[in-house]
Amino acid sequence: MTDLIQTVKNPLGALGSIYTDQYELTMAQGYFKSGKYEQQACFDYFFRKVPCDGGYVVFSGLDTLLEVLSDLCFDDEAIAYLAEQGFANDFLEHLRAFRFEAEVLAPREGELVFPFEPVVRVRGGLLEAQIVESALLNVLNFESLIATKASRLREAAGPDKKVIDFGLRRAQGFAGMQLSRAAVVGGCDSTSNVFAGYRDGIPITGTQAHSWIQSFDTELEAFRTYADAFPEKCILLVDTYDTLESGVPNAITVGKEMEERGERLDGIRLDSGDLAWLAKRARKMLDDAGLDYVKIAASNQLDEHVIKSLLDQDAPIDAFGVGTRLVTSYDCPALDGVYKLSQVDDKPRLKLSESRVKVNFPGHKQVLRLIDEQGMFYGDCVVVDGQTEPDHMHHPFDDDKHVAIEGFDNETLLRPVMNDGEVLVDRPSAHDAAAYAQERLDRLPGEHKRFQNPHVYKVGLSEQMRDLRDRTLQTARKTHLNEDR
Ligand SMILES: Nc1ncnc2c1ncn2[C@@H]1O[C@H](COP(=O)(O)OP(=O)(O)OP(=O)(O)O)[C@@H](O)[C@H]1O
Ligand SMILES: O=P(O)(O)OC[C@H]1O[C@H](OP(=O)(O)OP(=O)(O)O)[C@H](O)[C@@H]1O
Ligand SMILES: O=C(O)c1cccnc1
Repeated sequence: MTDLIQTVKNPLGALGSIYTDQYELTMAQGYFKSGKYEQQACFDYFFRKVPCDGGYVVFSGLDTLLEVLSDLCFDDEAIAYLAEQGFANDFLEHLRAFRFEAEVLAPREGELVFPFEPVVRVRGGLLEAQIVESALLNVLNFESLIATKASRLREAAGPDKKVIDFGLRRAQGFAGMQLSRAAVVGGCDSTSNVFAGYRDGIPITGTQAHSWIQSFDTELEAFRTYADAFPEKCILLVDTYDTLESGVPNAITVGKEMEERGERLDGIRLDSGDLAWLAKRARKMLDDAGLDYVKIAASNQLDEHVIKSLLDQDAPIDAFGVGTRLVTSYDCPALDGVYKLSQVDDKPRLKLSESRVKVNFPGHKQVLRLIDEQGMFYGDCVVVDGQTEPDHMHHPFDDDKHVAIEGFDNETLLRPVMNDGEVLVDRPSAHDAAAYAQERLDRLPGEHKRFQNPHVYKVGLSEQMRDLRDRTLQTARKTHLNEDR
């Protein structure tokens, strides 16, 4: 069983090494042939924009990433394929002996992270640090996106309602392998995805499809048969024919029959129509029948905005099943995380751009989270590695803006998670990562969590970091643009 779990954590196994863009491997061959491959490189993973115009991102995907990096190797099958594609024999022999041994720094899974700060740092040989780019971006961008979306659902639903991931069927391809865990890290309570339950220890839950109800001659017979089969967890889908005329009355009949047998109907599920109005009517009908313990679940194209609206309408809904708009992050289907080279050997590097916000921060960096007297998060200061007590934080792109930060406590966000091929941290369960995310969200001031125009969380540069960026920028301009500025 354990072996099987490990296999399915990274279903690509050894072939994960060619789960990449071709240019990673052509560059790798170039680094190898030119002898540059052993130069020490540092890359940063970061993003520039929060999805859904929100105020924060929930970092997720570290568990998958550590698995992929630990398994990274080029087996005979991968080597044979790359040989067919024309890669050079000496390079392929180098790959045959390859193991990922770079140092990886990352926050804890569930951490809140913000635009422009380094979120993951990879430092190692140029070749090894380069070739993990595509897989790292694929994993972290997707899982962090879904965790962020789930966290918004949780914010809308509040702490007492259940939020259930129903998304497997609407997920893009095999994204269902990763998404339910990320959804739980972000704030979902459970999933309908049985595989995620098995692999990630996530509670699984569910009701039944319309096909179940339709397969019987009557709705009442469908409900009775289900209640007989699953008396312990029976939630009845009540909208197949008519929610208030047929579904709820039939559920009440079955609920009363269950009471006579000493059992309890768990709930009903609404899946169409005006969910607030129907929930209020259904609640009254259930209460009037003495079934006030029967819960009401709702589904049908829900997202954080619909959930918020339903609760603003005082809809007595206890659980929200969310599919499509969670798993596709419908209104913002991508997190734009990038992976940029920031240092080679002792030389800080950056990419020039017309747009100042696209110039990455060079050098080896760390992030200090500034904590105010109430224990709340004030902002994040990007510092030169090793710097511990910056006294000022500068706006990364507006030279006129800076704040004194001497009085704040701080926490170091990036910690070593892998080195020399060894994973250095305990791998948190989805549940533990979710608890951590919630703990951190409780310390993020409310103005950064609202859905509309959230207040931008401060991410700035220490004086040393800003000077390093400006010096590297000047050098790059002189070297590459022939400018003397
Ligand atoms: N009271 C409500 N307030 C806000 N949004 C709601 C409310 N009730 C339902 N919705 C949302 O409105 C959207 C569309 O619902 P609509 O009633 O048009 O479709 P439907 O119920 O699927 O129709 P059909 O009966 O054909 O299945 C869904 O996203 C649903 O979650
Ligand atoms: O609306 P979503 O947020 O994507 O949530 C998942 C949807 O998937 C199911 O519908 P589907 O029509 O696929 O199957 P069904 O016959 O069981 O209703 C379920 O009834 C939800 O409506
Ligand atoms: O169990 C359910 O009710 C369910 C599962 C997947 C999708 N929609 C609903």
